[in-house]
Amino acid sequence: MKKYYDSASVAKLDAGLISSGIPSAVLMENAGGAIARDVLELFPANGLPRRAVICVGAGNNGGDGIVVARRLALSGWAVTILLTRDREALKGDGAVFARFVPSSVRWEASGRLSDEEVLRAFDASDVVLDGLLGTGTTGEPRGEIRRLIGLLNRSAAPCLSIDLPSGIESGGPWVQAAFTSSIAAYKASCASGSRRTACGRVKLHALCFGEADQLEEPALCGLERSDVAALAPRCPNWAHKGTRGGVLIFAGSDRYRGAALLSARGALRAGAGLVVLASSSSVLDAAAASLPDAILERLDDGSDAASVLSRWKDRCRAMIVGPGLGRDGRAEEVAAAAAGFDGSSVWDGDGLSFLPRLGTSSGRRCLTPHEGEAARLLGGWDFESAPDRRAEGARRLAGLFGPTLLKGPGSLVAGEKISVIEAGGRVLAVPGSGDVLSGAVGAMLAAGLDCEAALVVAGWCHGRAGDRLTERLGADGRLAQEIADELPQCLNEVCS
Ligand SMILES: NC(=O)C1=CN([C@@H]2O[C@H](COP(=O)(O)OP(=O)(O)OC[C@H]3O[C@@H](n4cnc5c(N)ncnc54)[C@H](OP(=O)(O)O)[C@@H]3O)[C@@H](O)[C@H]2O)[C@H](O)CC1
Ligand SMILES: [K+]
Repeated sequence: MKKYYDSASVAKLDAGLISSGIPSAVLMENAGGAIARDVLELFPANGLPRRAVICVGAGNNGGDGIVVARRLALSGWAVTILLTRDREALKGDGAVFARFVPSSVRWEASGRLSDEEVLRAFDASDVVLDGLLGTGTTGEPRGEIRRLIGLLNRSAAPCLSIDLPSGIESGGPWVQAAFTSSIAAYKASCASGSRRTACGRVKLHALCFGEADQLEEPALCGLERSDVAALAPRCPNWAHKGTRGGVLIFAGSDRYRGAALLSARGALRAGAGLVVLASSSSVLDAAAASLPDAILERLDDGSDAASVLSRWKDRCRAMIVGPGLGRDGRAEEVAAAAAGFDGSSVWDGDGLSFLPRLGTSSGRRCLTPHEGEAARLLGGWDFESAPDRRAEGARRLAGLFGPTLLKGPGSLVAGEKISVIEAGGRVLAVPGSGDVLSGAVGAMLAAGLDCEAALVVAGWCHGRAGDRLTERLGADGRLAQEIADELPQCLNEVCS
């Protein structure tokens, strides 16, 4: 498990270390030293002259930057410290360390420079360090700090954020960093959603000596392969189709045919022993050609959803409701019938829109919304104004409707616990990708996992499929069916 903490717990840890007798300047020197080593490693001199601009705000995050300035200058770098206030206004440990900065370092007050002058200085650097705001951020970035965040994001020079990208703790704007040197703990603000990509490559450094064990409960846990392997289904070699379990899928409509096919393909590729696809004729005609492995049940020629359900409920432990289903009267009838299923179910896409009318969960229902769907289920929800809004939204959905996988960069699984799926990336942002995921969740439920475990294993394998495709073929232009077809190898990584 990779543990992510909120800034308040990290600030409390800092304060605790200081009150237990470790001088705050020692902590700052340790932090700045580790960050300087990151810079020297990322940009080895190799006989080249190296340049850095270090943006320094009013707090200790800027103080770390001043330590880095000294260390880089002593390693032969040409360094400019760009202050958001006058040098005389520096306070605390930052003011102390300012006295030890070699005379080769140039000091500039950003307020005296035009946007063009700041950008010229940034663009002439090998790296720009962001020491504007850290864990002491309150509210949206203001004044000079806000201006410099905008300019950092316009510059072509790579940015290394000190501790965390400035502004990320707020509703924005925030720095888009290429690298982040994180101090004491991974920050929950960088774990999920649009902020996830803001950190670039993250390196974690201890502040003094393994102080992380003094931190309280993490705000979020990042799922690693071993965590997923502990939950993944075990399928013995003597298994028959019934051992693997069956999945009944209510999905697809005349307009959205592919969603049903991709969901079924996801279920088959994730190891379901039986897949029954119940849909309209136009969907099943397409399925007949491309999905010989699935059993097809027509829903539009006198056979209603309730009778399909009663025909298959004994052989299908799991049900998928919603991908491409539509929201018309026929879809509503399907959803109402599906609500009577007493096995495990995953609700996705159009199926989600019926959940508020279907009453409370039997405890074996889970859902896989993206942010738009989640916001509608919550009667409007703002996911952006603070970094914890995604986790809070996912928790609320789990309380209202059942364990929830909230899709997006750093998908969250909320149930008894809340976890982040580390695997994946933009390769998954293609049409039908979520349909494949619903199929994989269905297969995990059919294999006998509980809802939260099914979301974790299927979500991780889906993300891992994206990673494997990216490594082999690149992150753009992949098809959802390729994600599905990659699932067996991903399951192999956690099930063997
Ligand atoms: N000793 C330690 O605690 C260590 C901390 N480390 C590093 O320090 C930061 C946390 O430092 P802190 O000083 O608590 O916070 P910041 O650096 O984030 O700065 C807070 C000041 O910035 C101003 N501020 C706050 N919010 C905004 C905003 N939205 N817009 C503009 N300015 C803002 C404010 O100053 P004022 O004078 O304007 O009130 C705050 O006081 C941590 O992230 C680490 O990098 C080290 O790791 C060592 C140990
Ligand atoms: K920062």
